[in-house]
This record gives sequence, structure tokens and C-alpha cells, in this order.
Amino acid sequence: MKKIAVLAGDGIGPEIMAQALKVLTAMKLPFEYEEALVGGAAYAAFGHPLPKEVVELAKRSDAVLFGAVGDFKYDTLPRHLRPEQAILGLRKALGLFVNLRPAVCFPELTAASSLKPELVSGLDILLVRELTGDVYFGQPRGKRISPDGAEEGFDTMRYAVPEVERIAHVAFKAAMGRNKHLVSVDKANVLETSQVWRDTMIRVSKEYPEVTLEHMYVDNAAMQLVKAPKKIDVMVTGNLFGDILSDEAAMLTGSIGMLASAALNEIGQGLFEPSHGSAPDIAGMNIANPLAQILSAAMMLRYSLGMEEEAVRIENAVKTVLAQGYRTGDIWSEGCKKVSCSEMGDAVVAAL
Ligand SMILES: NC(=O)C1=CN([C@@H]2O[C@H](COP(=O)(O)OP(=O)(O)OC[C@H]3O[C@@H](n4cnc5c(N)ncnc54)[C@H](O)[C@@H]3O)[C@@H](O)[C@H]2O)C=CC1
Ligand SMILES: CC(C)CC(=O)C(=O)O
Ligand SMILES: [Mg+2]
Repeated sequence: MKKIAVLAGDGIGPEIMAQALKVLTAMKLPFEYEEALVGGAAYAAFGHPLPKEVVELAKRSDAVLFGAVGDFKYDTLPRHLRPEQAILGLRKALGLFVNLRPAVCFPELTAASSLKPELVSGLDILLVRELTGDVYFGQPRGKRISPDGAEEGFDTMRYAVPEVERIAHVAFKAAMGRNKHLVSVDKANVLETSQVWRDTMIRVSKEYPEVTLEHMYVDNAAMQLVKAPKKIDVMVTGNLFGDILSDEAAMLTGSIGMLASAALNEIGQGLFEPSHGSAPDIAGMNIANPLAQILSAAMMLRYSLGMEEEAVRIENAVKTVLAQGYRTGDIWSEGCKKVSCSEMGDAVVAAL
């Protein structure tokens, strides 16, 4: 019996998680689910966004299915108590340095994309984001008084060569299994951290002579993603740039509510979550798109549990409901059937 830690979190987290669990339960998989509070919900109940019992639960589970955390009402808390520390803390505690964010535009959703259909039809980008380094984790950070007496905030952007090497190998291997073209995104024209990133990518590329390595500055990458996204196959980048570019890539697929993700460590343990946040603006309304959460459950079956066939079964069910015309509000277009979050979950179960 595999153990799955279920951490729904805040905002729309519990609504979309309920749909993913509905799908997994309908498949009668040999799983034991253990739910726990994280984020704002855990702070409200226990005074901490990531109680140590939750870290222990995540560590002893075969996989973690995560919803989303965050609520603007907690924005004034000291940083270490804010809901977002739950997801950052889990990534660090489990060593989840790989973040796979596939941006795939299903043919039925080309009309929902913010770009012209011909630019996105057939789009299939794999964004490989480094997840435990960079300015999100660099020390020192904090507030201080500058030499001229002004209060200032500061963070440290940093990457050590071994951190870049291990994500580079993941990206090159992914490129080997796809079109053998890897775009590495940095800001090496300005940042020393990015120069280390670029030099390391070039060195590692020698071990993958079949892969063409292309470097792109992040500002240009942001532009190319909306100018000619289909020219990109696998894109590798650091934590900060990957966070931003994956939200941009999400919109090419129709909605951020479509973008699943897998966060993996060296030993194949994983945390699976939609790429979006807790969407407080639509929380509690049963209108959120649960497909990114459901597709994250499929990634969990594939990457952490070795259940490729079952993963494909979920992905095919999602394709079926889209072909049947079911759409939540974020991906709705003329002529389609608008459904709620829970109705979308029901439709996926029916299509399994
Ligand atoms: N991994 C995580 O848990 C993440 C948490 N956050 C947190 O989430 C909170 C809200 O952040 P925002 O910047 O507003 O980002 P967000 O991703 O939560 O929402 C951005 C926009 O996308 C929409 N949206 C997001 N997911 C959707 C879905 N499944 N279906 C339909 N529409 C959807 C929202 O309604 C909103 O208009 C903040 O506290 C933030 O820190 C943000 C990103 C990741
Ligand atoms: C809330 C942040 C910690 C993370 C984020 O935006 C993301 O991973 O996409
Ligand atoms: Mg983000």
C-alpha cells in the first residue's frame, strides 16, 4: 500500500484537491491517503504554516499531493510565518531541486489561449526549473540600514556549480528524450550568478553532444515565449526566472488552471502541485479549474509511483472532457458547456 500525503492548503486548494482525490479514488488505486493542514490553514490552527509533523509526514510518504497556499490576509505576518513558507519549506526539506512544468496546449483549448491559435496549436514545452536555490533561498537576506541611512531590503542571488550541474543533467536528459534542443535561460550579461549558470551549462553540454544548447537572456525568453513559443522544446532555468516564465507559459495553454507540476529529488520522491497559487479571488465559489491539480495527480503516478498506464488514463480522461466541450470559466469559449469545479471533477471521473 503506497502512502500519499494530501496537503490541500488554502484558498481554492481544498476545492481542486477534492476533485483530484475523487479521480484517484474512482480508480481504486492501492493508496492510503493522509491529509494534513499546511499554509494559512496550519497557521490558523497551530500557529505555524509548516508544522514539523507535516514535514515528517511528507518524508515518510511515497508522494505528496499538494494544493496551494497563501492568502493576502497573512501578508503582514513576519515572513517565516507566512503561508508560502509551507511550500518553500517542503521543497527544501525534501531536497526537491527539480521542477518539471509541462506547458501543453490541448487542441480544444487553442481558442482559450491569449495568443492566436496558429501560434499555440500543438504547443508542447517542458520547462525545467531549479527549485531549491537562487534568490528564493540565498543567505543573507533581510532588512538593514544602508550607509546613507535609508532602510533597505536585500536578498542574495546565488548558485553553486554542483547545484547547476545536477539540474543541467536533468534538463539534458529530458532534451535527449524529446527534440534534442535545450534552451537555457539566464541573465549572464548582468549577473555573476547567471555567468556561473551559463558556464556550467556549457561544460555539462559536452556530455550530451547530440543536444543543441541555446542560451537566451531572460528578457528575450519572455518575449520569445509569446512571439514563437513552438520553437521552444525544453527550457531550463533558475528558480526565480522559472517561476515567472512558467506563469507566462501557462497562459499559452489557455489558463494557469491547466499547468501541472512535479517537484522531484535525487531519490525520486516527489511533490505534485498545480503551478498556480491559492487564487483567493475565486476561493469558495466552486468555479476554479481543477485540471492542473488532476494532471498533477497523473504526474505523481508517473514520476513517483511508477504507474505510467494509470497516469495516461487520467490524461486521456482530461482530453475526453475537453473534447466533450466541458470548460470551467477560465477556459470557456463560445459554444462550450460551462461547468463548476466539482462538475469538472465529475466529468473526468465519468471519462476515466
Ligand atoms: N505553490 C503555491 O502554493 C503558490 C502560492 N501562491 C500564493 O497564492 C496567493 C495568490 O497569488 P496570485 O498571485 O493571485 O496567484 P494565483 O495563481 O493564485 O492567481 C492568479 C490568477 O489566476 C487565477 N487562477 C489561479 N488558479 C486558477 C484555477 N485553478 N482556476 C481558475 N483560475 C485560477 C486566479 O483567480 C487569479 O486571477 C498568494 O498568497 C501567493 O503567494 C502563488 C503561487 C504559488
Ligand atoms: C509562492 C511561491 C513560493 C512559489 C511560486 O510562485 C511557484 O512555485 O510557482
Ligand atoms: Mg509561481
